[in-house]
Amino acid sequence: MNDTKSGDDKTLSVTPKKTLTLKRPGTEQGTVRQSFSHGRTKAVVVETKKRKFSLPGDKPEPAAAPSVFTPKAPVAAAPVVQEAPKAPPPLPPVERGGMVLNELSRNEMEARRRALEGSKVRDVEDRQRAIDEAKRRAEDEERRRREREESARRQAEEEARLQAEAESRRRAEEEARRRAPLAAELATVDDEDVKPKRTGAGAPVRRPVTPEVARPAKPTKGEEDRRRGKLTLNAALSDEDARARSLSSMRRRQEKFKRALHNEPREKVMREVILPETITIQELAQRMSERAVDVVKFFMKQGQILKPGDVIDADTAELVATEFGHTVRRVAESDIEEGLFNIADRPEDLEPRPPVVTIMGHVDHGKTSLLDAIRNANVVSGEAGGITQHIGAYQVEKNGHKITFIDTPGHAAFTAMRARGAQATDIAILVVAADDSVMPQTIESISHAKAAGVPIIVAINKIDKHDADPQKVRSELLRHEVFVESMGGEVLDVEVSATKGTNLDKLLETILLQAEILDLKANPDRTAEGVVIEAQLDKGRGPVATVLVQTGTLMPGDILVAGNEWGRVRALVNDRGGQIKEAPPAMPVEVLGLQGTPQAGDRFAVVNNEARAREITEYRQRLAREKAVAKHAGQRGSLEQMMSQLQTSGLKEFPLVIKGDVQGSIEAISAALDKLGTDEVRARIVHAGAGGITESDVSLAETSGAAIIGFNVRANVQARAAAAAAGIEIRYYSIIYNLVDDVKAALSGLLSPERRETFIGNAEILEIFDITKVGKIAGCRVTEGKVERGAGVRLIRDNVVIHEGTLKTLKRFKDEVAEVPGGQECGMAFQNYEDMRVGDVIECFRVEMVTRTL
Ligand SMILES: Nc1nc2c(ncn2[C@@H]2O[C@H](COP(=O)(O)OP(=O)(O)OP(=O)(O)O)[C@@H](O)[C@H]2O)c(=O)[nH]1
Repeated sequence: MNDTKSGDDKTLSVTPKKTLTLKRPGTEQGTVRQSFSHGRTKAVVVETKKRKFSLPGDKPEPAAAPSVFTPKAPVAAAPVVQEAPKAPPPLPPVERGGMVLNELSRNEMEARRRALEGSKVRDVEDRQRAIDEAKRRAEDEERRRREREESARRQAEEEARLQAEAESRRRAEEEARRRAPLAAELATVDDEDVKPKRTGAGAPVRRPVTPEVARPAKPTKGEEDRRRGKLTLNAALSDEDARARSLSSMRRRQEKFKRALHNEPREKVMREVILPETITIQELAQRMSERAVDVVKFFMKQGQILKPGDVIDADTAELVATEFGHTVRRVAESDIEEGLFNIADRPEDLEPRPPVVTIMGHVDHGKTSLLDAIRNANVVSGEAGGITQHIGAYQVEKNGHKITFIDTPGHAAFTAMRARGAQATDIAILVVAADDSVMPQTIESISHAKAAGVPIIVAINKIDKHDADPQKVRSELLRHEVFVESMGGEVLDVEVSATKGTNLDKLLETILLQAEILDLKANPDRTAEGVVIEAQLDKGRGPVATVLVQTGTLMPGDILVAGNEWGRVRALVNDRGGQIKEAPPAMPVEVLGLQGTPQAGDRFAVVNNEARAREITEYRQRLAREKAVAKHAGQRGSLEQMMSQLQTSGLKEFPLVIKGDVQGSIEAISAALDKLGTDEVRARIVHAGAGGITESDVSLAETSGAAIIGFNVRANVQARAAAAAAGIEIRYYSIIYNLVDDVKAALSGLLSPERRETFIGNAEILEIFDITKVGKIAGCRVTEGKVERGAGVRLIRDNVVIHEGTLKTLKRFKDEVAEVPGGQECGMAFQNYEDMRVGDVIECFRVEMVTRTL
């Protein structure tokens, strides 16, 4: 198919069948010849409709001048305009079906053509002008629009800049306000830390790469605005925080920032760590400038799970501190007690004082008898009262000189006092029965006296007895380095009889002689100091302590600190039960008015006022509590424990809190319980003291998992309630024997039962039968004892135990039997084991678990 288009038939066309007509405006007509097969063709009239184009602002075109140009290409239309006059299109050939001109005269045709062309040119020129005008207007409009946009953008930018400037000014002001006081402070302390870095000061100063690292993240502008607009609780608090930031916090921040800048690791500071007797892990970490978590980790490595709040003893703390590379200085926190004891006296103030004597010796050698005999024969004359009272000590008078006897026989009391740092005794009387001579406790007594540096006087007792052999005593004492005078030594000895009262005076004289040698002196004109001999809770009188004044004079009204307790002396009662106005050195006296019951062996001192008394006792009570807790926790945390943990892991303990009516009974109980202990189990006395059971005892028992034992004392209401709440058992006793028996039973319960094995018999395997579905069965003969079903069996090959287990079957012929006696044959099969061989021996045994007792 091909297209042909006539170019000159645009305005005027004459079709063969139609008359001359003007073409519809906006349409373009042409003919297209279509070719078909077999040489056929067909002319088709094609009318192209022109779209009318108008620009905004254009005047509507008059209908009479329709546009013949396509508006899309006004420029392209121009050549058409140019071409039109000089190249008039040739007349189209007359074809069948094509367009032909009407028959007009040539002149007319020419004139019409010119007229048409002239009008065409004008039309084109007008159109061109209109188009140019429209273009210009559009361009103007476009330029103005651009200008408007540009100015709007500039204005927006300017506004943004101004806003940013205002914002940064505001921030700078705020920062300056915040830093002003700090800068002032730091300027006086350490300007290096605070001053901004100056360049050109010798050392090159690196600019902070990312200053934001050290600064808290600033909120974005939007957030800031929002926050500023609305005051929330958070905002208010955070502002408060910023204001309340401490100087050291700022300094830490500064240092952290510096480190971050220089990429420096934290400098390890070696410190001298001051260690009190007990310390919490947290406190220790602080003193070492370490993190508590690191200390806890250290303990974990040692197999100890401890919390930062846990208390450890000084030994453990020292180990930790040294591990962390610090040095340690151990201090006693007893500075608070400074000046309480051992106030030096001027020599001219000292006056002779009576000796204090303790009687020691083996059981039944007559200590009590001797004390009683001396007491009854030599009461201090001229004193009030007269009814002998056992207050723990008494005084006798001989030749105008007084002698104080401590009325607690035996070395246990003596050592208990020494254990608390009190040395009450000046002279030890070693009682040795002349008929029994030196016995184990005699030797122990000698050791204790020697360790305390106390001179001994040997009282050879029971000389009235027919089998008495004083000389044997003397010579046996030689072996224990006690050289009596008659044997060439310096130790004084007296032969006495307590029951007959023989030589008691001589004994007293010897004591005085020894005292003279010792030249015992004290200053009576000062505040009293001494030691508690016995203390108890008296039903009517409250806490009562028998004290021995060692120096100074004790008077009613004095404020006394004794151990963990204090009190104002309400009354002083002597060993005859009479109230006295003063107690000079070496006088034993009962003190009434204490707030609590101190312990035997506690030292006492008179202080100036109640405040000081309270301060000291509060400190001591706290110390005692901490020690008790540390002792408990320290069972895990103490140095020795940490090292020998594995060795002692098998030991079972029965922790106890013991409260008794008097110190003596508590010590007796403690000693008895101590004796019960074995390598496997033992009673651990967490705390023992005189007095009723209180809430603090319950809490101590709770922390240490202990049971509470009350010996002749009861728990108060609060303690009972606390114990009930904590599920702690309180047991009351009035007989030591019962108490010890119960503890023994409890300890026995802690002993793991013993596995006892009994041999029953042996059987030799003669043949092995492999039975389908049943497995291997050993045909045996019982060679020794018997074999039992259900008993334990061992398979022994060449005297080596191959297998140990139980029997699956025990058959005699075809029957299952309970036992097979010696000499008979039987079939045996092991449970889950089949590797049996001819010649093996099956050993049969019974296992019993036997409960053990102490
Ligand atoms: N013949 C005689 N018997 C005495 C003498 N002294 C004590 N006894 C007797 O010895 C026994 C024990 O006397 P204690 O005074 O109880 O002895 P102890 O050393 O106090 O005994 P413990 O308190 O158990 O350590 C009593 O039966 C006394 O009567 C003495 O000088 N001569």
